[in-house]
Amino acid sequence: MAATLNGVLENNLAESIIKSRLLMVGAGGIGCELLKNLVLSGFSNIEVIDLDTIDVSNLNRQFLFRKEHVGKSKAQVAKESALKFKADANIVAHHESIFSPEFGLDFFKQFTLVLNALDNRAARNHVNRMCLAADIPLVESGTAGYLGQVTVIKKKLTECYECQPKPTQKTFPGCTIRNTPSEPVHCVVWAKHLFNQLFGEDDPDQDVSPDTEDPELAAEAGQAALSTEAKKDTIGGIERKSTRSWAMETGYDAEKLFNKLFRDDIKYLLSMENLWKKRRAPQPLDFQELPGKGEAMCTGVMRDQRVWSVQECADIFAQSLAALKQDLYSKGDGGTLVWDKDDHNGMDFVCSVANIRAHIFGITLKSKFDIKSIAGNIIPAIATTNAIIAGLIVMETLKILSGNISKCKQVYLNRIPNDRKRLLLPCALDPPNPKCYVCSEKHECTVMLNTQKVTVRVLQDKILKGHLNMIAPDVEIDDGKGTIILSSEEGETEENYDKVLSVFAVGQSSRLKCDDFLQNYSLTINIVHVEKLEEEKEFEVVGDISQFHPTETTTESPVEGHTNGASKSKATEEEDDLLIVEDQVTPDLVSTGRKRPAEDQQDALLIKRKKQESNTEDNEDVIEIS
Ligand SMILES: Nc1ncnc2c1ncn2[C@@H]1O[C@H](COP(=O)(O)OP(=O)(O)OP(=O)(O)O)[C@@H](O)[C@H]1O
Ligand SMILES: [Zn+2]
Repeated sequence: MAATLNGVLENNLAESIIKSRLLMVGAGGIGCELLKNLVLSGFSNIEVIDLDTIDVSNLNRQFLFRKEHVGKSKAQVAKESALKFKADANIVAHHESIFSPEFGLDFFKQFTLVLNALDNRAARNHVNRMCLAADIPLVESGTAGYLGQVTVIKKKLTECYECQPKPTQKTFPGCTIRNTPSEPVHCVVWAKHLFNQLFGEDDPDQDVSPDTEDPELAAEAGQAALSTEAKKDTIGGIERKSTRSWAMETGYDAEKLFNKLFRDDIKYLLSMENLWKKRRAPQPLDFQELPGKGEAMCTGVMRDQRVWSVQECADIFAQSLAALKQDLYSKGDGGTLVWDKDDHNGMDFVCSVANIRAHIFGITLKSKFDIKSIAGNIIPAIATTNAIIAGLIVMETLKILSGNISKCKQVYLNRIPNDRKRLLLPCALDPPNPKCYVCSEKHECTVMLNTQKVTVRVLQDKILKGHLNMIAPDVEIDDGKGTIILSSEEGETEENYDKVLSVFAVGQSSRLKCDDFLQNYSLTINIVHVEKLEEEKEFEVVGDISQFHPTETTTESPVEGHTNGASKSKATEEEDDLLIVEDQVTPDLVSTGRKRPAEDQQDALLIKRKKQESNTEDNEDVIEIS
């Protein structure tokens, strides 16, 4: 097949294809299509990274995988299947996370370009930053149902993945979740919170008990419920303590837990009379007196497709609770479970709990299948969408390889054809956002040190303050997760002072983003880990340190030509990795946890206004699908 490309592509391009080294991150829906396209287009040197193993649910669209591959490494099987198309291709498979330290800057630098086929923001942020640091072009992509998007990212030339704040994520007020749910999704969120309260990391924002601070309780009615005694001591006669410790004391007894959550807490809610003046009041449930009592449990293939009775939900609640308790105890003291939509017990638990709560509040019950898609925010993956996007990735790749990166486009695949009967909408790539926290021009320096010996205190006092002219530095690891190891805010990171950098996984090729907001001074430190330095030095700053100093404050105006008000494609608004969060925060802040002036965020939002091209001559790669 590849041979047929001879004569189709220009000689130079054909040669570049053979010589190029590609890194493909993710071997799922888009990745499988893409790897097949790449080998069939003649690419020979490809490394594939995917942390996951093959699940049965992948088989309907990830065509490099077959039933017999279930449980095996996606990267490895993708490689083996792709080799069947082109036996002499040199494909290296890594069954690893892209966050793994072995994929540092030096690893990235060996590639001609990087192709993302990922499904989450943290990993995309990470690859974005690594490609910027290594100065390697990145083709970024994503699909959600019928929608898809491909874009090209190149340092100093285009926007990076983080130049614009991502759409805010869907939120629900805490009191709706805890007191007055009215939709299935509210019950699902509550069930996920309950899972975390019982088995996961303790998060005070995920309280599942009745919320006595509900603004609707401000009026005179319901005050009984708010009496100091009720607030302080008991809910329905049960002492108020953390759900987790109470559950542990009962040995995760299903009946006790059920009656606390679905009978006593609901009775307590009922005592907040104000809440029920204009809405249907919830009906408490007793474990021994359930509707559908005595019904056999549904098993077999239809188990997940049909709606369970309340009795079935209670039985499945008890079963999954017992299984999760075992999982938790097997982790030892202090161990926690992480909820995963693909974990059978975790999903059974959330589904049964959500439905019991839905029944109590008179909300429609849902099948496990439906709840899985609500709980995992799953928009069904569509094989053809992935195939179209994978094709577009190759087209953009070819433009980059032929030296025409300026001709690259950001292409949206929409669900409904536009006025010109087009489903694919190419847009010009925007230049970098000068205010982007990730890719804007800033100081960089290299510091050689032993990460197992140098502490955060030494970093702060001797390196940043002593050598690099900072006054009140904040330091964040540029790891895609935005781990902050040093904060200028009092009381935030003092416990880190005496820890060595390696404790925070700072190692060879780590990058530290250092900011001194007092001075409008930012600096990225590239760490080079060395066991020992000459003359027993603790660290060495490479380069001319006189250039590292605060800059004058500048007020930058939005990039011209990007404020025409045309709205962005819907594709960007419907990311596949949406999460339900409690507060309206911009994803940028979610990912970094960093405090930044609010106006920066506002400005960034204003800058981006996609201009859809109307000039047909420029749209040579538009495909019309009516
Ligand atoms: N940090 C990471 N490092 C390496 N691979 C990753 C990382 N994060 C996600 N991936 C991989 O990216 C791929 C994305 O593919 P896709 O969106 O089709 O997801 P999926 O897990 O296969 O399907 P679904 O989520 O619908 O079950 C997955 O195979 C996933 O394992
Ligand atoms: Zn950027």
